[in-house]
Amino acid sequence: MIETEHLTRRYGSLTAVDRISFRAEPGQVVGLLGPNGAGKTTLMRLIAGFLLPSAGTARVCGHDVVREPLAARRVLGYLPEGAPSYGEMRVREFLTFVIRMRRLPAEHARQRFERVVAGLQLEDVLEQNIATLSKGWRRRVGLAQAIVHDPAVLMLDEPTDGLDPNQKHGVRHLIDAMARERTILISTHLLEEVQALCSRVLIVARGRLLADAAPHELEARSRYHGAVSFSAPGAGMTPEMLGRLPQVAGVEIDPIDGRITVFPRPGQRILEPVERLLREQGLELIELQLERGRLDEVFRQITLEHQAGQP
Ligand SMILES: Nc1ncnc2c1ncn2[C@@H]1O[C@H](COP(=O)(O)OP(=O)(O)OP(=O)(O)O)[C@@H](O)[C@H]1O
Repeated sequence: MIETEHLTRRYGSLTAVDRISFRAEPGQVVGLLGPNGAGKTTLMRLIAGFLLPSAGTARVCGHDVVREPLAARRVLGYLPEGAPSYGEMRVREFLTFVIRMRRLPAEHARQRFERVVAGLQLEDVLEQNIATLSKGWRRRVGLAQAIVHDPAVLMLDEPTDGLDPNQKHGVRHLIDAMARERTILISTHLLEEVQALCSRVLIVARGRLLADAAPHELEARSRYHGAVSFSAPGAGMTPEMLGRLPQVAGVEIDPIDGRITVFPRPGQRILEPVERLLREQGLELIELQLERGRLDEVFRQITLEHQAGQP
């Protein structure tokens, strides 16, 4: 479990993390989202005990990270931003070194080494110097060091940054598989990653926690929530007719691809009446979609509103 209370970090006059309180429980993958410079990395460094807070507290599995740093670090796996490691070491040497530092008993150490190497498919690079690995491979080695001691709490700063689509898929699968009994906090700029992985999202901007909700709760705040969109060449008068349906609040046509989006009035379901009208018109639909809401739009709305309200 991770718990923070009014956690704050100042750099001179800048407050990089501003009174952030949240709690992440076992079984949850919590996504940390925010614009550049929002304070995500600083927040993770505070929880990892790499930085001291200016005020407030952070606990990992009940251990205060300032007063009980060793106990807190023992149960924590951390992949820092950019996955720094020792370039001159070979991958095998580096992981063996981390295992030794973690003081795993010999039998368990062997098992964990094998599990992690297989899970992250590191077999082919074990004898390679870390400095000569590509960015994606270095990140996988960084992930390996974060999970090698099978920690109860895992904190990953942009874990799929620089990975190709197949590697991204593999790492997300791995995180998902580890999530069941662990508490996982990941920072990311990728909204599709939040949708694929996270049970909760924390949105931060300028050091402040602005939202703490499940992805579907955030999607429900989007103006696209419950809208119906479709592509239909030769739709002609159809948008106007759709606009006259009593359940419909408005219709928009994308100026680039011509896609039509129909918005419901509050509390109205419009899929059926829209489909019926389109059928009556005899339109050839390429596809029709009931929108869940768009996280990118909600993210922009929350973070820009906050920015506008700041001096
Ligand atoms: N050592 C430092 N000294 C002074 N200011 C710092 C220091 N470290 C971070 N900051 C500032 O604190 C703020 C938060 O930075 P942080 O790296 O935590 O943001 P972030 O959300 O991780 O950004 P990104 O998404 O770009 O990685 C930024 O304004 C940054 O310039």
